[in-house]
Amino acid sequence: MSDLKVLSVVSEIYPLVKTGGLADVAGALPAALAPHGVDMRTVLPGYPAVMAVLESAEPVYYFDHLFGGPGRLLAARAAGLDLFVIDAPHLYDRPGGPYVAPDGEDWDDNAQRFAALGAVASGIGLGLVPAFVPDVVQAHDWQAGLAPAYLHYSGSRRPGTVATVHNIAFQGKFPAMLAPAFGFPPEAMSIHGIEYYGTLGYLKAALKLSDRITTVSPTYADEILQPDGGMGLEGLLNDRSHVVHGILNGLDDAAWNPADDGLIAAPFDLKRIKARDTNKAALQAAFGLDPNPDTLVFGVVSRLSWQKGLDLLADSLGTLLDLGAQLALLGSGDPDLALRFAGAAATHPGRIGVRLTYDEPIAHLIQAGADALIVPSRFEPCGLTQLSALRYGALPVVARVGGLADTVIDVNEVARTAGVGNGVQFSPVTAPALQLALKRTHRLWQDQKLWKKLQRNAMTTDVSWDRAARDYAALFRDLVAERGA
Ligand SMILES: Nc1ncnc2c1ncn2[C@@H]1O[C@H](COP(=O)(O)OP(=O)(O)O[C@H]2O[C@H](CO)[C@@H](O)[C@H](O)[C@H]2O)[C@@H](O)[C@H]1O
Repeated sequence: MSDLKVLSVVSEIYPLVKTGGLADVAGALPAALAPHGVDMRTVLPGYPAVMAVLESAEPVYYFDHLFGGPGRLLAARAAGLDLFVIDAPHLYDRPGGPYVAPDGEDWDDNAQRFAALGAVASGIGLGLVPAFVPDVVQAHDWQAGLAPAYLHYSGSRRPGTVATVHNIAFQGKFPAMLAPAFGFPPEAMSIHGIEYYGTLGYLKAALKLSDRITTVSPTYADEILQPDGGMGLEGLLNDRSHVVHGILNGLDDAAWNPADDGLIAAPFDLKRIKARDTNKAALQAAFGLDPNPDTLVFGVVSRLSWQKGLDLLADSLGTLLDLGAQLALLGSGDPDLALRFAGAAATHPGRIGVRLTYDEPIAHLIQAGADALIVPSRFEPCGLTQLSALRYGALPVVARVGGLADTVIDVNEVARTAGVGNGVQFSPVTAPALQLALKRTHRLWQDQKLWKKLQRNAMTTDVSWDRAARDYAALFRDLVAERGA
């Protein structure tokens, strides 16, 4: 089987630069796909954090004018990843995050910054780097959305294109008047092209003009076809539903392996499950919680945003406290929500502990030490924290949406009899339903024999990339065969 060359186009990649699950997936896919005969390389912007860690970098192309200044394309390696890095200081060399300035506001040239990503990716797709001419270009989320559009309008023989949706809430809408300067022909600015409700729509462009659309769980693939889930794109997606596929994310088992995790207090596996107690004690200490081993400790690792539903948890803290449970919450984002949790921690020291920041080691400690992980998302394309929770034996308590519905088996009566439950689901996504789920989790916890069985089920759930990698490889091959035919 000859190797298939796939160019992954993405705005963040673990472990170089990460704001969320997109980076985790982009970082894990190349290694997961290699055994399936897919040679995946990734093109991304040369932010300072990326430029600083390149282990080797060779210029392979020079741009005189790349959206406002000169730039270079580097073929580079870092952290075991094969990369094409866009070294364009006028676009990317600045402090702050990939999308926002240090003041938390979006960069005002994000249209140019990510049009450049799309344009360069399209260039590679058309043969800019003779040593790597991809058969398929995979564009992740809106930031990469113009790559398939540039390829579509290139008028040249082009590789197959796949748009992968990690979160349809972020659509990348910019002023329509930019399109001509960005090199799009007049006919592109229509409902059949990149125009989206009077704007230049990056995600819309990708969904309209790619050969295939994937999203990160089968249930989310269904949800985005519906008005609530599609967030304005459901009409387009329904027209193209024959090319929409849901492929469930896996977990990077090198980054998340409880038996070999240097970030937790005591590594463990099913045979050494007692060591979890050490992690629980370390977690309680780290969050200033009372050092009581017999208390049910709930954990949260999340961005604080409307999507993640943590306001519902803030509304349910009374229930959690009435149950005698504790909460260790790690989260960053929405300042109002952060304030609410900070207030609760101040009012209930020893019972509620919060870290309102982004902290990888603490995220690992929560997964290793909490008894249960709460994920009350209003929508969740896949969700990775419940996958780590399963692997680390923290029972996931999740809203029955998207990938949460696809990965957690609710411990209902039938699941219990069949011995297959690995967590708790609730629906609808409301505070009262979450409160019932917290109570149900507490009842399960009181039966420690049952709890141990559930923990075993969780830790033996297959959360690996194997299945997904096979599915992506098959999709890429199918697409190449179709285009070659
Ligand atoms: N404060 C904090 N400190 C440290 N680490 C933190 C943290 N907050 C979050 N994280 C980490 O960030 C990642 C979050 O990934 P998720 O997939 O759960 O959500 P996200 O919404 O970012 O991703 C989007 O893309 C992914 C990938 O497809 C989909 O799974 C998901 O549903 C979709 O919303 C996890 O690795 C988690 O451990």
